[in-house]
Amino acid sequence: MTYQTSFFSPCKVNYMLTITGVRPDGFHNLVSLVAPTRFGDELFIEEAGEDSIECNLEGVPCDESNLVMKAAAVFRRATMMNRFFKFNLVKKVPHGAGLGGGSSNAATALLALNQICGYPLSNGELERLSALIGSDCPLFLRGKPVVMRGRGELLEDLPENAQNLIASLKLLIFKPNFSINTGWAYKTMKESGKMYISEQEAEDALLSWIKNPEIENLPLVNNMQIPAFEKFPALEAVLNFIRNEYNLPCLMSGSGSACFAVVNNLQPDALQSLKDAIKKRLGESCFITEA
Ligand SMILES: C[C@@](CO)(OP(=O)(O)O)[C@H](O)COP(=O)(O)OP(=O)(O)OC[C@H]1O[C@@H](n2ccc(N)nc2=O)[C@H](O)[C@@H]1O
Ligand SMILES: Nc1ncnc2c1ncn2[C@@H]1O[C@H](COP(=O)(O)OP(=O)(O)O)[C@@H](O)[C@H]1O
Repeated sequence: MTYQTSFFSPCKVNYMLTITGVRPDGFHNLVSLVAPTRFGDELFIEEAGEDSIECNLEGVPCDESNLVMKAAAVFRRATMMNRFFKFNLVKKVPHGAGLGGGSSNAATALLALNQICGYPLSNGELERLSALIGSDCPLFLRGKPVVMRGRGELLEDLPENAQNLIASLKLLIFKPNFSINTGWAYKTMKESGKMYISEQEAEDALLSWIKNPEIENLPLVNNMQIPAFEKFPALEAVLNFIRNEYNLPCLMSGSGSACFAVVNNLQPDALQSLKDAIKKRLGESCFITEA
């Protein structure tokens, strides 16, 4: 039996990202408020004699290093099922953006293969497997806003009112033509040693928002902005501009270079003028989407 089924693969934004320090295994501990968005890629899957992948976006590898191919291999090993798939990945999410596009693609592939193969694995097993592919993968299996801890694999659900507030947010996500490599950002923080935020401070900020989950109180902190702004001052400048001129909550997502603004209260004319102003500052080739 063959399938030509499409699966949505959302990108994420980090509403709060605090890197609290380096761990004995070389990874970093973090505390993050993170959520999938309404914007994402499309993954088409068809059963085949061997695994293969094609992708519309230049720069995304089309071999076994693609995280979708890794997910298929991990799934096969865990289930001991000898089934293979042809993937067609329609990328809309820019990569090297801090939007977790690749991690989401891998998580979506795991969910999809589990569905296609008749649910041999539980959600808990899928989450454990996804953490083998990337620290950021498990969050995409929950499909809702979560608090992420550890190196990203420890997830906690939010109270319903906090989830509802996040679901009500309208975002403008934008990414300049340059990317930031996640490994580079973490390495720069490690070498400095001075860019971390204490776990206590992070948990306090988070708890204060959870107790009163309003847009105005969003804990918009991201200490990965420190290495990013040092290398790319244009990012800090554009976020300051959005805060000062439009009075909007805004932040860089993940390790960057994508940023977002919360645009719930913006009328269509003002939204268009904001998009124009972002392009004026970051260049015409800047990627911008509503989510
Ligand atoms: C920064 C975050 C925040 O959500 O998102 P992105 O900016 O990538 O979207 C994540 O922690 C990104 O996690 P993930 O996307 O899985 O990271 P990877 O690209 O697999 O990791 C690249 C490298 O970053 C370092 N790394 C990653 C995660 C972590 N908690 N500590 C680390 O020190 C490791 O050296 C790793 O080899
Ligand atoms: N399915 C995939 N989609 C995007 N990038 C992928 C994928 N598989 C592997 N990669 C590699 O992972 C890198 C990081 O991509 P991505 O996860 O989208 O960015 P980020 O970690 O900044 O959110 C890309 O530059 C690319 O080389």
